[in-house]
Order: sequence, then C-alpha cells, then structure tokens
Amino acid sequence: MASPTGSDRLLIGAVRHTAGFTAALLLCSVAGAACSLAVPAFAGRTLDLLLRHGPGAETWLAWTAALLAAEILAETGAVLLTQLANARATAWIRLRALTGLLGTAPHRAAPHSGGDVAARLCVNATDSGTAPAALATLVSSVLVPAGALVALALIHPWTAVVFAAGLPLLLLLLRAFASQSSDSVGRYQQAQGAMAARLAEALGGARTIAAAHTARREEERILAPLPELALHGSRMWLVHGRAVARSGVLLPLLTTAVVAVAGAGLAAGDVSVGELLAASRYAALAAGIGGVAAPLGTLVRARGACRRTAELARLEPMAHGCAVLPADGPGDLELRGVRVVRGGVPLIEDVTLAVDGGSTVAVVGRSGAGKSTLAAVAGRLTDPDAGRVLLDGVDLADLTAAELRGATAYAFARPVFDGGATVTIGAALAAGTGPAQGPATPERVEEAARAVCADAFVRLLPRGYETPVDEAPLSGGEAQRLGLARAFVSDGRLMILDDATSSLDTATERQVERALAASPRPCTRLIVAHRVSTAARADRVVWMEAGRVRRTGPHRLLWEDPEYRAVFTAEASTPAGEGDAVAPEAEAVAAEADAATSEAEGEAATAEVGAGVREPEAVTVEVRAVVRGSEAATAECGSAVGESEAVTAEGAAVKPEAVALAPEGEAGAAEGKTSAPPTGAEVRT
Ligand SMILES: Nc1ncnc2c1ncn2[C@@H]1O[C@H](COP(=O)(O)OP(=O)(O)OP(=O)(O)O)[C@@H](O)[C@H]1O
Repeated sequence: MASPTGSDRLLIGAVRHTAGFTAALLLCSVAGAACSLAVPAFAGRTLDLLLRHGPGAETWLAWTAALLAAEILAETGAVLLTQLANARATAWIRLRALTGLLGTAPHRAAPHSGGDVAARLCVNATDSGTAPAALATLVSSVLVPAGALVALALIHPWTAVVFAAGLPLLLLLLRAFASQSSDSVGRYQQAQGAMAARLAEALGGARTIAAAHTARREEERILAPLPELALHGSRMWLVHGRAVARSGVLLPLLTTAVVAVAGAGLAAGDVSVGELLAASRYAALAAGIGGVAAPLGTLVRARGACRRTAELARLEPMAHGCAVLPADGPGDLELRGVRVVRGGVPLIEDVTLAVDGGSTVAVVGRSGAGKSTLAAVAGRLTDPDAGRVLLDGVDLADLTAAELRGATAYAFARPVFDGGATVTIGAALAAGTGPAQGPATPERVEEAARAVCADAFVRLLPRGYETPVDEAPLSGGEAQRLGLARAFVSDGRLMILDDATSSLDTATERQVERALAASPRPCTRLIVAHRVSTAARADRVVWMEAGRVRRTGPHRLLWEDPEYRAVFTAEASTPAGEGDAVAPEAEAVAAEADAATSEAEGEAATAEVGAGVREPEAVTVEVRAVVRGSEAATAECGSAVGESEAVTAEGAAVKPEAVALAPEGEAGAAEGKTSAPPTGAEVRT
C-alpha cells in the first residue's frame, strides 16, 4: 500500500486534531441519518393505522413527530459542529504551514512570495480545513442511501432490485465528477495563487510602478493568469453542471421506477398504502446518494488546497541542538572552510575566518561578492553546505534555538517590524532581546534608541513609543535606526549589521558607530558595509571577492592595494586588476562632508573621503560645513576622528596614512591641495 503523501498526512493530522468535533459531528450525522430513515417507516405505519382506524395511531403519529424534531435537531447540531471542526482544522493546518515557513532557513522560504504565502495560508488553508467535517458528512451521506436501500428491500425486494440496477450508472457519474473536478480545482487554485502573488508583489512595489508609469503593464501582468482561471473555473462548473444534469435525469427515473414497482405490489396486495408511501420516500432517500457529491467535492477541493498548504508545512526546518554557550564567553567567531551553495551555484566558498571576541570587523566587497551570505551564515540565518561556524568554540548548529537567538542580534538595510497594528514601536524594539530573555525594559529601549538617534523622532510621533508600528510613517533612514535600536537592545555576544546603516546620513552613521564603540555591553560586531569610513573604523576588514575572502587586515594596510581602493571608487564596476592603472598622482578624491556640527560638543565637520577618480579635473571637494566660532571643518579621510580634531580636506594624492584608523583625539591629517579649513561656507570645486 502506498504511504500517504505529505498533504494527506497533514489532512490526517487535522482529522486527529479535530477528533472530538469530528466524532460529535459523525454522531449527529448518524443520528440524523437514523431519524431520516425511521421517519418514512413510522409515517407509513401511522397512515396504515389511520386508514384502518386501528388503535395506537396517535402514538405512532407522536413518534413520527418526535423523530422529525430529532432529525431537525441533529441537522442543526451537525451544521454547528461542521463550522467548529472547520475552524479548528483550518487553524491547525495554518499553524503547521506557518511553523514550517518560519522554522526554515530564509533562503528556503524565499521562493514563496508574500502573495503566494498569503493565498496558501488564507484561501488554501481554509479549504484544507473543511476536510475533517466533509469526511464525517460523507459517512452520513452514504449511510442514508444505503439504509434506504435496505428499507426498500424489506418493503418489497423488487423495489430494491430496480433501484440497485440503476446504481452502477450513478456511481460512474460520481467517479467522473470526482476525478474531473479534482484536476480543474487544482489548476484553478494554482492560477488563483499566482494572481494573488503578483498582486502582492505589485503592492510592495507600488512606488516604483507609479514612478515608472507602468501601472497598465502591471495590471496586465497581474491579470495574465485570468484566462487560465476562467478556463478552469468554467471547467469546474461544467463538470458540476453535467453531474447535476445527469443525476437530475437518472434519479427521478429511479424513484419513479421504485414507486411503480411498489404500486404493482399494492395492487397485488403485497404492499400496504403506508408501505407505498414509505417506499416512495425511501426511493428519494436512496437517490440521495447523489448528495455524496457535495462532501466528495469538498474533500477533493480540500486535498488540492492541502497540497499547496503542505508545501509550506514541509519546508525543511532548521534543526537545533541542545548546547549552550560558555558563560561570559568573549564572543569569538570562527568560520572554518564555509561553503554556501544555492541552486547548484556556490555563493561563498572556502571561507575561513577568526574574529576575536569584542572586535569590530567590516565586511566589504563589490555588490554580489557574498557579504550578505557571509553575514547570514555567521548568525545562522542559513546553514553552510560545508564547513562550520563556531561562536566561543560551540558550533552554531549545536545551540538551542533560544540560545542562538539570545546570543545574536541582526540589523538589516530594510528592517521589518512584525505585529503591525497591534504592536507598538516600544514593544517591537523591546523584543530585540530575543524570545527567551523576555522583552527589554522601557529604559533599556529608550537608551538603545538614543544611541542610534531614533529617540527624538519616535518622541515626535503622536503616541511616542506607544505608537503602533503600522501608524508610524517611517523614512528608510528612520526604519534603519529602529532596526539598529532593536539590535542594540539585545545583550547578545554577536551583533551583525548587514548594510544596516546604508540609509543614514554620515553624521548619524558616525553617532551609531560611536555608540557601538562606547556600548557598555561589548560584543563582537560584523558589519557589512559599502562605506570606506566603516571599513576605516573597524578593527579589521574582510575583503570579499567573488564569494571568497580575498584578504583580511586593517583597512590602513589594505588601502595600499589599488584593487582594494577600487572597491570603494565610483568605478566600482572596474574589473579587478585595472585598479593598478590608476596612478597615485592621477587619483583624486571626492570628499564628502555631510557632517553635522554640534555647538555643544564643538564637533568638527567631517568630510569623508571615499573615492578615487582618475582625472584630476574630476576632483570634487564638497564641504558643507557650518562652522561656528573657532570650530574647524575636518575632512575625514576614512579615519575615525575624534572631537575637536584637526581639519584637513584631502586633495589629489591619498596617502595610506590618511585613511588609517586613527585613535580618538588623533588628527586624521592628510596632505592635500585644499588644506585651509573652510569656515561657515559651502565650497564646491
Ligand atoms: N538564494 C539564492 N539563490 C541563488 N543565488 C543567490 C541567492 N542568494 C544570493 N544569491 C547570489 O549570490 C551572490 C552573493 O549575494 P550576496 O547577497 O551575499 O552579495 P553581497 O555581497 O551582499 O551583495 P550586495 O552588496 O549587493 O548586497 C549574488 O550574486 C546573489 O545574486
């Protein structure tokens, strides 16, 4: 016997989970079926007694009425229990699918778009949830016709023979209905899911569509599966219609034949008037075998839908071990021969790396170099296909889920705060501690928000930290700051920031980096970044190229390599190796000075040197510094400069020293053409 498929196992699980309701429903249905079968016999007997003026007619009449009332009660109970069983089974199936989706690695869930998931979790899960009740109803809808056939045989054997002669035709009709509608239903649900997925994608990209004026094209793309939907929808109705039409002809024919045979029996004196009445009623009940089509159709639809829901439930879960981290471990991170392959293509390969606990490592490289993939394996958002990742000597795969989440904090370029209308900003940030630790205190949340410059704008919201996430209009930079605050709330030993400051202005980014450095809860930091300043401030840089670690070391040393510098230049697309052609004297520097000056702190305005361009004419020194009094504008040449630092705007040639990680208080001085600090002016050259 073939073993049940994943979707059938899910349906069996739903039946088990709703066993109480399903059993009660079965009981109600069987009781209702028994009453339905008894009523014609009691009504026939009552009629015979009334015709004969025999004694006890009233009693039989009372029994008939009682049976009718019981039948109505049982049917009402069955309707109620059907709804309860449906709701319970739907919730159970939905939860399994959701658990599968959330328990798998993000890359396994990625092929399912938001719309597709919504269709599977809402429409398909609801359809799947009707299976247990449909199964119980199916039993009773078979019981009644079968019982009616037996009753016919008892009244007059020939009535049963006549009816049974027509049964094979009826069964063929049902079989054709089940198989044909199963195919159409499956394809209909597929087309429906595809449209829902496209619609959700379009809603997600509504701004891009509006900006590109491609609404019409999007509409066509969303509605593209419509002809297929219509085709399979019409097929479903056609199959249904044909089944109804055929049974509509066949069933009255069978009933008429039964009544005719019973009438002949009456004429021959073998059948009483009451029995004739009962036979006609039993013929109608036996013909109700066609009623099997309804629960059968529901079951077919439920199985089709369950196949789609089960795909989510069956997503391979991330297995967790039962190990915990050594207490007070420093947060040493080690990657040993890590390889990640997706769709047969290696994304990162042979990555071996040791990051000292408490240090800050910047992961840099051109777009697509594998930085985010490295960040994903480092905190076990995904598992490596080869190699190991260890935190304080313990393989991440061996850690319990709670230990892993408590030890790692992530922030991304586009953070998501789930919970929508029901979760406040304060609660969303407080959840950054991880599920096992319980939410952080409001003081801790505010401290983290202050550290990443999020506190001020949150307080400007009508309800401050009590504002529901959905009601907070957030810019990209504000959302990133909240994402960072959530990561800062954690007291895990590993913090991974994957492009998490890309939308921040330079001054805010500096503030975030300062907060990281000054955090009273030191941890190991892995920062994926494109900005040269982030690399310059890190203790060490991991330079990724084509999925491999090209070099690691302090930014100051790496900067001597023109190909490394090329990673940060405007011509980031320049093939590796060409960087050698850029003569130091021809190199120019675009100094980006978006720095904010702080009157209170007497901070210097900073210009961030990030790019080398080939032509000296292309030199752009843009210093937008508002400097008051004796404050100076500092051109920050990829160095971490402290407050009240010396001011130098970089000119043509960049000396490696100029981009060195300078300790706080040291001057990040570099020689250049523009050496005089611009004061209170905006300079463009
Ligand atoms: N699930 C996946 N299946 C197939 N290819 C993938 C998958 N995820 C990422 N890639 C590919 O792997 C490469 C590395 O991706 P990754 O996101 O790690 O790069 P990155 O260096 O972080 O890039 P960026 O700086 O643009 O964010 C890219 O070419 C990307 O298209």
